[in-house]
Amino acid sequence: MTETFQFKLLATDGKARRGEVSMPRGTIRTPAFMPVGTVGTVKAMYLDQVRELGADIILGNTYHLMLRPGAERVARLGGLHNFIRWERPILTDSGGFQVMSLSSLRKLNEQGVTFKSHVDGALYHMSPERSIEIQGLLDSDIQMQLDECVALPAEPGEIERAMEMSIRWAERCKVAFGDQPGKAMFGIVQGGDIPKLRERSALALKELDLKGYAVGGLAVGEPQEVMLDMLDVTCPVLPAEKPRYLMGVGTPDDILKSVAHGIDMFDCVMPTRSGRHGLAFTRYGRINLRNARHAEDMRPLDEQSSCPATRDYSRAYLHHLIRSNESLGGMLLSWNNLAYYQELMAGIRKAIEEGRYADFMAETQEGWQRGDL
Ligand SMILES: CNc1nc2cc3c(=O)[nH]c(N)nc3c(CC[C@H]3O[C@@H](OC)[C@H](OC)[C@@H]3OC)c2[nH]1
Repeated sequence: MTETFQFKLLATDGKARRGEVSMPRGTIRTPAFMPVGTVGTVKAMYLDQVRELGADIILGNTYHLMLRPGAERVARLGGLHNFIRWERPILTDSGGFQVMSLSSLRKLNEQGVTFKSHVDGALYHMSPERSIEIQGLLDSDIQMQLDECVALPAEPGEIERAMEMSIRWAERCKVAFGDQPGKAMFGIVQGGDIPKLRERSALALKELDLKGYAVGGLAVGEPQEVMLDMLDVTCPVLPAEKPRYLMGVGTPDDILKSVAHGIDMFDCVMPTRSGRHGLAFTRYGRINLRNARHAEDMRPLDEQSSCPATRDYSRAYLHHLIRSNESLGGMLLSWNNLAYYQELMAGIRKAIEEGRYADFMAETQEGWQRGDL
């Protein structure tokens, strides 16, 4: 732990990086997977379980929390860490992405976004300054700039307009954030699937000398190879001594490959959301517990796992719980999936330290084909 925000590169293997982010609230081992805590909870999990699985940081969601219970209320209650009882770092998104995807968007212009709450229809205006203010009220440790993420496919002119405005919004967020040594504000690279726009965005944000950089505008439905191509264009432009965060990514395969392209931090609802719907991630690949073929399968998901949800419960029972729509089904599969994701990240970090990341990647992908399904 340190008084200021610091990132250290500990080892590299090709473009893969093993690092460490140190902040007053704790240290984040990278490459890191950050469980998504949307409305102040990692759904269906206790946060001490989340910690026990190896998570060094979780996400909070500005959009949801500003609507309910409200940013000023969370501040009056002592900030998000005290509210949800998680003392380690929290990263919050700026809310822009959720406004586009969840609210009935009223208008977006240079000033910011005006939208109606999907909770009660109330009207909100979110400017870059207000987004940083909200994240400050939540006492967030890593705050994201307000940006405009354009869904792909999109017209090049549209992608360029949104990317240019996001750079201007990054400048305004940097001013609004000011100087908070123990916290960080990350810029978000935009530019869609257009290499020269990606380069321009990354260069402009690098000029702002921010503490970290996210690669945004991806994992919005584009093919994996387009996402990886954009990383090839973006990562070399970003400063090597700052952390790189690929937003909304992804499947275990996405993560393996994105680490090989130079990414340090990840977030995705996949392990928790799909767990609630019966999908288990294992080292053998994915297992859909809704499928009738598991109805009398006495085996656990993986008897070699240290996670009780993975080691101690039969597939038959998990199948039964999911089919019966019992809460315990989603709880056990969320537990299994987050355990698998954190085990994958630990394996990735170790493989980079030992200079055998390419082998680790191949072995892991091969395991998914072995299909002990
Ligand atoms: C799924 N694919 C995906 N591509 C994304 C791209 C962007 C982007 O360009 N800009 C911003 N600002 N956010 C993005 C996001 C949302 C991440 C948040 O979404 C929330 O998860 C649902 C979570 O909030 C706790 C997380 O917080 C950082 C993306 N998600």
